[in-house]
Amino acid sequence: MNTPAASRSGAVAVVGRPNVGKSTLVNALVGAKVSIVSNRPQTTRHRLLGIATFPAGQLQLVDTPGIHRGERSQSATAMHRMMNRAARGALEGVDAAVLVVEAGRWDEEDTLAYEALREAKVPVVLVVNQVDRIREKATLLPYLQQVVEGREFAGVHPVSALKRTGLDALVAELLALVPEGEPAYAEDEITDKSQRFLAAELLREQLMRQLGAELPYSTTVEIESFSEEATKSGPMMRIGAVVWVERDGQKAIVIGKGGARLREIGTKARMSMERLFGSKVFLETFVRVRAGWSDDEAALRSFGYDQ
Ligand SMILES: Nc1nc2c(ncn2[C@@H]2O[C@H](COP(=O)(O)OP(=O)(O)OP(=O)(O)O)[C@@H](O)[C@H]2O)c(=O)[nH]1
Repeated sequence: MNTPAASRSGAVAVVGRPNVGKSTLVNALVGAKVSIVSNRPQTTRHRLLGIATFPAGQLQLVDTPGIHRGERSQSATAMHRMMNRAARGALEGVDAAVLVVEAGRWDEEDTLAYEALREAKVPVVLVVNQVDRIREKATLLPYLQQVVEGREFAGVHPVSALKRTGLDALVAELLALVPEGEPAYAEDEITDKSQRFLAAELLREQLMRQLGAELPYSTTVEIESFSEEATKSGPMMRIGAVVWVERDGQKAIVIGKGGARLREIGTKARMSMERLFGSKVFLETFVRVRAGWSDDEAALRSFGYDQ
């Protein structure tokens, strides 16, 4: 009789410069959209755990905000320091790391991310993402040879996170790098974040996608109310969300002519929520201006109103 192979379970950091496809990769491995994706760099603001359970074990994927060069830290050493800090935060307690790069491209930021990972002394698996965009597949081989030259990787995997190719071999490699053990989360859990948090993120995703450069990065989404009720056609989530902007002009942009833009944003966000939660969603979205809000708070505190 064959004894089944012992189950494996461990945490894997997903690291790389902005916009290489880290969130897309995490979502593809988890099999659901737990991390928001847009074609704007620095979409991911929060550290998020994507839980991917397979017959042979479980990977807890730490999706991190893209490591990037700060606007004010132009020097290589300052950049290096910053990347080290960012990578160290993501690497706390992980068993392995995935370094995601874009097929055909390797620049200074990738080198610094690699060095930071090496210093953290965790096994590094190189994921060469977006191979679907490479027309001449023959050019991939010299590229791969060039990037592994003089560097140490536990494995190298050309994949397309978008088209979901090359992922089975990547999963097998990662499971082999994490220790034996029982899954840390139940099989049906896909993230450590609450549904409330995910709802806010899915609305923020649509704001980023549909407003493009018009949307200030300081915009935030707050879920004011979140409840579940039974209806004749099954459970329904009732969600009240506020989009906070800084000026009246921005409020007008988000709402759009006759409210058209906000309706479109709300509809798309609601559909993503329904897909993720597997339930009907009733979403109400408000836009509010937060001008000087934090100053007011400081003023209130100075008068002792917060006690
Ligand atoms: N063609 C192609 N596009 C991809 C692939 N993976 C990701 N993308 C696209 O690349 C863009 C960035 O993807 P994200 O997953 O948000 O990238 P990220 O690295 O998490 O970005 P940050 O959150 O900014 O750090 C999106 O438009 C994705 O659809 C891929 O395998 N092929």
